[in-house]
Amino acid sequence: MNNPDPRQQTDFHYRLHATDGAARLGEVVTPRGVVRTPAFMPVGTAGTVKGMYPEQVRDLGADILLGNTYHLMLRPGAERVARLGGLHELMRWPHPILTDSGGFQVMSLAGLRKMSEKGVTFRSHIDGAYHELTPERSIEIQGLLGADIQMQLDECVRLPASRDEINRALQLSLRWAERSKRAFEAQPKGRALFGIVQGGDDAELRTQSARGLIDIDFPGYSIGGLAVGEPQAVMLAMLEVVTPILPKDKPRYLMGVGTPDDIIESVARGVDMFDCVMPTRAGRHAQAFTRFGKINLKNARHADDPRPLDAESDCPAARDYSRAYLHHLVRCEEMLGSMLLTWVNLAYYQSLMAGIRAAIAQGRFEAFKAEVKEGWARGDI
Ligand SMILES: CNc1nc2c(CC[C@H]3O[C@@H](OC)[C@H](O)[C@@H]3O)c3nc(N)[nH]c(=O)c3cc2[nH]1
Repeated sequence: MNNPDPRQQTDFHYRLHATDGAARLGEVVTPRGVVRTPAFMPVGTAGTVKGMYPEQVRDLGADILLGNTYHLMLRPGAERVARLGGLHELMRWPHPILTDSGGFQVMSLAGLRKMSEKGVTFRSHIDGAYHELTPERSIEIQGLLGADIQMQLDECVRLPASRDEINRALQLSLRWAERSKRAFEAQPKGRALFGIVQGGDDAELRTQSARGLIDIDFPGYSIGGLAVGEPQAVMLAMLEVVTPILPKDKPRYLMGVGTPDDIIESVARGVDMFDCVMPTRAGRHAQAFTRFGKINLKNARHADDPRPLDAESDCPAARDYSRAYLHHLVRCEEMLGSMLLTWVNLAYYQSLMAGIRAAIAQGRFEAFKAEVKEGWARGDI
């Protein structure tokens, strides 16, 4: 599984099929398969989409998963994953995998961090061991994992932040983008490295970052430094600055986003790819995402409710299990509760993406957006 058939070796590229306003319908073609966009990428941080079998994730319509350099370099270790045949083989996922470069997690999870021009040294949040992450080492790790789409090492600044702080991190990230691209040249053909646009909530700095990355030239562009505490309006305003600058023939990936509303509003502003821990993490916290909005299954009002979450869903977890049973499972902290609600949530996210793609194809994206929002507003009857 780790050596795709050479005859299918197709270089990484993006195909734009249709637009509806700024919303885009397309495909990201990789040697391991096609990613239909707009796409939601379930997060498989430590080599697993928590509580789900890979086949289940695939059956829900996911074309691509996300893995994480920071977690996998600490445990089980990148060299060990490579010895075991790479991440696709290890986690039995033969389809595309995108990995993040680890910088974001170092800043949010690791202890004793020391940032320099060279990279970042830190102590593992697991066993306190010292590690170093440089652009070169991050690319080496992502290559050992065998990721089809890789991220440059960058510095993501939490908001609110001063303009000087945002600019410093942006300039460092541009220099790391150059180094990441040079290190990436050693990898097999067909894989792609994305640059990551930074610039915080400052339109001028966002423009500088996007233009700087385009000068370096990447096959795809991530929009980073968002979904870090800023209001949705600020995130959307930055998308309106950045997406018109990015090349139309390359994919745009908004990192770490988001709620169903974040996603549909970001698609409307030209974003193609999304990842977020929301559906999986919420599933482990008794929250269900449905066409009627979010439902908290811990709430006692569900204790005697024989209805399923959504009788019209294609997902057995949403269609066949009563709210009373789901409420019982979460109250007893039974693992099946987390598994069923994770399944419900990923099914809802993928059905939302499928609906978005169909609506753009039919030129009715705005109408679809209004219908979906009306369903969430109606709430759970
Ligand atoms: C949640 N908001 C958010 N997440 C973000 C991530 C991590 C996503 C990664 O972190 C993990 O989820 C927390 C997943 O594995 C995902 O791949 C980012 N990563 C990088 N390299 N640069 C960024 O500017 C960035 C911004 C984000 N904003």
